[in-house]
Amino acid sequence: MKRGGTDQQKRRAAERAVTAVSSGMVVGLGTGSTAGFAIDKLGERVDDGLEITGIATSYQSRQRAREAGIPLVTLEDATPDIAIDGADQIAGTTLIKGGGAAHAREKVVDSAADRLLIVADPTKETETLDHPVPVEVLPDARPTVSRRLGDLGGEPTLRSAERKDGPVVTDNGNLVVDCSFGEIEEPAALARQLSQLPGVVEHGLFVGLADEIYIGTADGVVHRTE
Ligand SMILES: O=C(CO)[C@H](O)[C@H](O)COP(=O)(O)O
Repeated sequence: MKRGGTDQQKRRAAERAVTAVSSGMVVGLGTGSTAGFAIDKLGERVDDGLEITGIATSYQSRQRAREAGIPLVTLEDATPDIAIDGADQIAGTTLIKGGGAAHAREKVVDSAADRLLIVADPTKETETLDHPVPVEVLPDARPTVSRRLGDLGGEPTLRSAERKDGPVVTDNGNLVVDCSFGEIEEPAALARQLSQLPGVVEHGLFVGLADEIYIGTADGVVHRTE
C-alpha cells in the first residue's frame, strides 16, 4: 500500500518543514513515518526553548508527541496555525492520504490550520492520482458503502489488519475500505461524490487543502507552494 522512500529523504523533508514553526504557534501533528520525523524535530526544538502546543491527529501522533515532550491541546482549546502532515500520493497539491487510517482526524486538523505543509519522499509524487482512496466507514454501513463505491466505478477492498485476523479498526472505531478508481481524472468531483455517501465518515482525497509541499531528496529538499 505505501510507497517507500528512504528515512533520510523523509527526515530531510520533515526537518525543513519544521523551520516554518515559531514560538507561540499551535501545530497540527500529522500521522505516519514522515510526519513522525517532524514531531521528533519539534520535540528537539521544544527542548531548546521553542514554545508551542500540538494538536494530534491520531493515537500514534499523540504518543510520539508525548515521547518528544510536546505539550498537547485539543481543537476545543485552540485552532492550529500550521499543520505538518504526510501523504501517500501527491499530484500538484492534491493528495491521497489515509495509509495510516488516520485521514478523518487528519482532515479535520489539517483543514482547520491556517497553513498545511505536506512532507514526503520523492516516491509519493506523481503526475496523476491512481492510488486506492481510503474511505473510513461506519461498520454497519460497510456493505452498502462498498456497493455504492462499485456503482461509482471503484473496486473496494476492506482493509485487513496486518498482525491479527480481521479488519483494521480506526481510532474512531470504524472500518477502512480502500477503493481503487484507476486514474482519477477529476479528484474534486470524486471527493464530492464520496462525501455524499451515507455511512462514509471521511475519505482520503485532500483537494485544495495543502499550501506547501516539501519533498526530501538524496541531496536536499524541493519546496513547492500552491
Ligand atoms: O495519511 C497518512 C496516515 O493516515 C500518512 O500521512 C501517510 O500514510 C504517509 O505516511 P508515511 O509518511 O509513513 O509514508
